[in-house]
Amino acid sequence: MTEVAHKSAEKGTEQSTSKEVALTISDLTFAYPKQDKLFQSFDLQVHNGRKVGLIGPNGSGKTTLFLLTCGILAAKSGNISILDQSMDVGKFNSNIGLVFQNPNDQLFTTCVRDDVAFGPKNMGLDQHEIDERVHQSLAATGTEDLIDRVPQNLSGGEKSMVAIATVLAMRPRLILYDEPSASLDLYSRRQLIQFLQKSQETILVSTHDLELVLEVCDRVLLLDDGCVVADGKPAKIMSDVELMQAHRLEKPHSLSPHVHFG
Ligand SMILES: Nc1ncnc2c1ncn2[C@@H]1O[C@H](COP(=O)(O)OP(=O)(O)OP(=O)(O)O)[C@@H](O)[C@H]1O
Repeated sequence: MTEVAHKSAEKGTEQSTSKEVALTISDLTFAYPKQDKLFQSFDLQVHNGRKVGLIGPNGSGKTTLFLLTCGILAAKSGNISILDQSMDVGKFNSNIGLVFQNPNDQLFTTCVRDDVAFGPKNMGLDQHEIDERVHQSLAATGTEDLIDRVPQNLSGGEKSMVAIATVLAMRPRLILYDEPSASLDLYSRRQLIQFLQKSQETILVSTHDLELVLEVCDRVLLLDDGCVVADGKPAKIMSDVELMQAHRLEKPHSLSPHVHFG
């Protein structure tokens, strides 16, 4: 591990001048049944407006961290705050949204319009506001033309973008994306990258697509065995071959000296 990465990884905190904190995780401890521990005294802070990549080998705890952050799983101890508000397990919090790895987990009605309207409806919004949010979210993800389609009949790439729209419709300030480019073709992946680059929310993107992290994120966390082992600028962390190999990862090709762009 590089010294810079190691120093900032000690508490999963970041150096930023931004005042507002989007996410604070303090002293989090969690284990699944029959597991010794996955997270132990885990700390993380993410400032407003940041785009943070979450990388790490299989089983390092990325998805679990997202489920804990959203209050889908309950920690054994510790605190999670979203925009300075404590997260209550099992209670809906419109400030945070999770885009699941499999869009089929997010699309369950027979019409795209109803899937995107589902969140705003449950927030108790009036019909005018719901309609406006449905249109805006579909427009933001480039899927307006799909509004009357049956979600189950969409292509994989279309489903992924509509699934993102279902989350955007709730207007969360913090969005967690779990492996959003998995199973997308090159065109759909490019659409997704452009969308993420433009997105206004604070985002955390868990992914094995290291090139996506380089293109989208201004900070990366390397997670292994439930610990942040490196935290910093994506290009700096991911060009550390020794660090990457120690955690079953590879330096992305675009960071090799012989690769030139433009
Ligand atoms: N429901 C569960 N019950 C028991 N153990 C689980 C459960 N879900 C995950 N685990 C275990 O917890 C650890 C972390 O899993 P998690 O899915 O969070 O990792 P990940 O970093 O997202 O992995 P991947 O990159 O493969 O998606 C793994 O050892 C996994 O087997």
